[in-house]
Amino acid sequence: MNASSIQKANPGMNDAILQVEHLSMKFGGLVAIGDLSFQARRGEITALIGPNGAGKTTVFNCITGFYKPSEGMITLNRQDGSTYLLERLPNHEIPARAKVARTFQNIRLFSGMTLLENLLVAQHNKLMKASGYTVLGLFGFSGYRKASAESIELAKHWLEKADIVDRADDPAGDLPYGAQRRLEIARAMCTGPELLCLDEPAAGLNPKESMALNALLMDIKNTTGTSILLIEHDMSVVMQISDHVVVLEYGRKISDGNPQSVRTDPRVIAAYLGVDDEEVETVLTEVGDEDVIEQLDTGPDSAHGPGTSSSYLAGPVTETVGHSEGERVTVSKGASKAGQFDARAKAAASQPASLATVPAAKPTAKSSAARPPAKSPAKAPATPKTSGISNRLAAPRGGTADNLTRIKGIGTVNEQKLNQHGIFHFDQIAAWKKSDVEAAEAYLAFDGRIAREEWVKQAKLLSRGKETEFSRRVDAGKVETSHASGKTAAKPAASKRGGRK
Ligand SMILES: Nc1ncnc2c1ncn2[C@@H]1O[C@H](COP(=O)(O)OP(=O)(O)OP(=O)(O)O)[C@@H](O)[C@H]1O
Repeated sequence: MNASSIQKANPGMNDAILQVEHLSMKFGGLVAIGDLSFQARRGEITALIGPNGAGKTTVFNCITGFYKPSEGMITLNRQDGSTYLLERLPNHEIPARAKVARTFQNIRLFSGMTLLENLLVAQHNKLMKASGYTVLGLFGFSGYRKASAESIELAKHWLEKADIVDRADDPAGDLPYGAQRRLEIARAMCTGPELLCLDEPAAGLNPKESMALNALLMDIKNTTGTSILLIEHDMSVVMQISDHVVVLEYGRKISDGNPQSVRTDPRVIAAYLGVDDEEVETVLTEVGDEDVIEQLDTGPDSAHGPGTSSSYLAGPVTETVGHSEGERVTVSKGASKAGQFDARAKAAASQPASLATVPAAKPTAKSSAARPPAKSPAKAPATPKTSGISNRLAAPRGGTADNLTRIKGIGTVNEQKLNQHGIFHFDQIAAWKKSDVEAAEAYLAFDGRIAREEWVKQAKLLSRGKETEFSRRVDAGKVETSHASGKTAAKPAASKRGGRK
C-alpha cells in the first residue's frame, strides 16, 4: 500500500465522495483547467457541464488517472472509510482500489464479443484472483468455479437492468447505439464502482434512448448508492436526473448548485450563448424558463445591469498566470463570451467563401482568441482535415437557398456559416463524402456530430422533397432556433437570438 496515496478518512468529509481542490491542468502554455474546486456528494448524481472545450473531459482524465494534474488535489472517500488521493495513485489502480469506473465519449466496447463476454471481461481481475493467478481455473478449482458463476450472475443482473438481457449472446457491435451506451454502463457497474464517471452518455441518443438512459442512471443511483459524475451536453438529461450541477467555462467554475439555480444563472446562460448552435436552444427553451428567455431576448433590465448585449454579457476578462517554465499565458475567465461573439461575427463577415482558407483557429470556444489553439492529438485537429468541402457554390441556385435549418443539428448560425462557405442546398449536403463531412466538422468544431446527427441522411430525404419529423416541426414554427418557412433567401433572416449578435 502506498502511504502517500491512502490515508484514513476524515469522518467530517464523508458525505463528499469526491473532493476536487485547486485543480489545474496545463498543456504547454494552455491552461485547460485553472484552480478548479468542487465536490460530488455520496449517492448523488453530479453533472459537469459547459461549452465545448470548457475542460470537462480534462477533469475526468485527471480524476481517472489518464492525466496527472499540474496542481491540486483530488480526494476520493470510500464507504469503508479509506481515502485516496487520486492524483498520486497509479492510474491502473484507480478502478480497483479507489473504485472509480468510467465510460468514454466514444463507445469503447469489444464489438466482436457478445454482450455477456464484454461484462465478463470487465470482471477479469476478480476471476484472476480467484484462480490464484495460476491455471487452477482451467482445472475446475472450486474457488474459481464459484467466482465464475458469480460473475455470470452479476453480468446477467446488469444486462437486465440495462434492458438488454435478451441480446446477451449477440455481438455487442450489433446493438443499436443507445443500447451500446447502456451496455458500457452495465460493464462499468460490473466492476462494483463507488464513483461512476460518465462522459457524455446521452450523446447521439434519440429521445426514447435518452429516457432509457435516464431510467438506468436513476436506478443505479436509487438501488446501489453508487455516486455518479456525469459530463453531458443534453440538458434534458442533466436537468432531469442531476442533484447537483457544476458549470465550467474555460477551465474555470462559473456556477455550482442545484439544477434550478444553475439554469437561471446569467453567467451560465451567457456561457452558453457562446455556443452558436442548437445547444443554445436547448438551454434557453427546453431547460431555461420563460423569464430567462425573455430577459435574454430583450436584454437586461437597466436597473439590474448595463444595457447593451455585449456589456451585459461582459467583455473578456483575462488573467495572466505564471507558467511553470516561466512563460506567461492568459486565461479567459468566466464571462468572456460576448467578446468572442462580436469577434466571431466580424470574422464571419470577412470570411472568404472557401473552407480551404479557414484559418487554423476555429471560431469556437475551443480556440478562443484568449487561448492559444490546442495541440491535442486526441481532440479535434486545429485545421480542417481536408482542403475543404468539395461541392461549394458561389451563390444559391436561382438566388434562393434551401432552409437548411430543417436539418436537425443546423441552427440559424450554422446555416449562415454554411452559406458563407458556399453550401446552400440540401442536395449539396446529401452529396457529401466523408472528407466533406470532416471538413465541415473541423470548421464547425463538431467532432463526429454531423455523422451522429445524420445530416447527410436527412439532406437526402429533404432534397427529394420528403419530410422528416424534425422538418415538420420546423415548418410548423415549433423550433426556436430554426426559421419556419420552407424556403428562405440566401442570407437567412436572423432568429431572435441571432439578431442579438
Ligand atoms: N492532451 C491534450 N493536449 C493539449 N490540449 C488538450 C489536451 N486535452 C485537452 N486539451 C485542450 O484542453 C481544453 C479543454 O478540453 P476538454 O476536452 O477537456 O474540453 P471539454 O469541455 O471536454 O470539451 P467537449 O465538450 O468538446 O468534449 C481544450 O482547449 C482542448 O483542446
